[in-house]
Amino acid sequence: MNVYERVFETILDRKANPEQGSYTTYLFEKGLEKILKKVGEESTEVIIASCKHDKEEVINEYGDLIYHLLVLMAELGITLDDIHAVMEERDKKTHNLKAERKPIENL
Ligand SMILES: N=c1c2ncn([C@@H]3O[C@H](COP(=O)(O)OP(=O)(O)OP(=O)(O)O)[C@@H](O)[C@H]3O)c2ncn1[C@@H]1O[C@H](COP(=O)(O)O)[C@@H](O)[C@H]1O
Repeated sequence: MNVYERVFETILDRKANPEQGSYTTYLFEKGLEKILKKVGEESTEVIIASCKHDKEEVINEYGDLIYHLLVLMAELGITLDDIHAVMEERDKKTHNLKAERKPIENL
């Protein structure tokens, strides 16, 4: 198992078996709205760190974002295999830029 799989397993376990002192348990107890707020917050933090060109901060915020996305997946009953399947499917097709895309200055 890679680290994403291990963390996701822990998240699923927290969902099935709430534990005192667990941040994941706290998120599941708060519910979907709280999880969505955290995903939005962590996405924004990735954007802000990127604007600052602070690579170390971006990497750290990415870690927070990925974790919260995994919690959201667990909340919604989505598995890593579901995401894997969609990425595998998309990987079959490259050169995805649409021919009819408008130039930016015309937007
Ligand atoms: N990867 C993470 C992870 N990344 C970030 N965080 C938590 O996410 C929070 C993000 O910080 P913020 O300042 O945005 O949020 P906060 O002020 O702590 O909390 P809020 O009041 O905003 O909800 C911190 O509390 C971090 O501890 C994580 N908490 C848990 N994990 C993984 O989940 C596993 C289980 O952890 P527990 O559920 O705590 O046992 C761990 O082994 C890790 O693998």
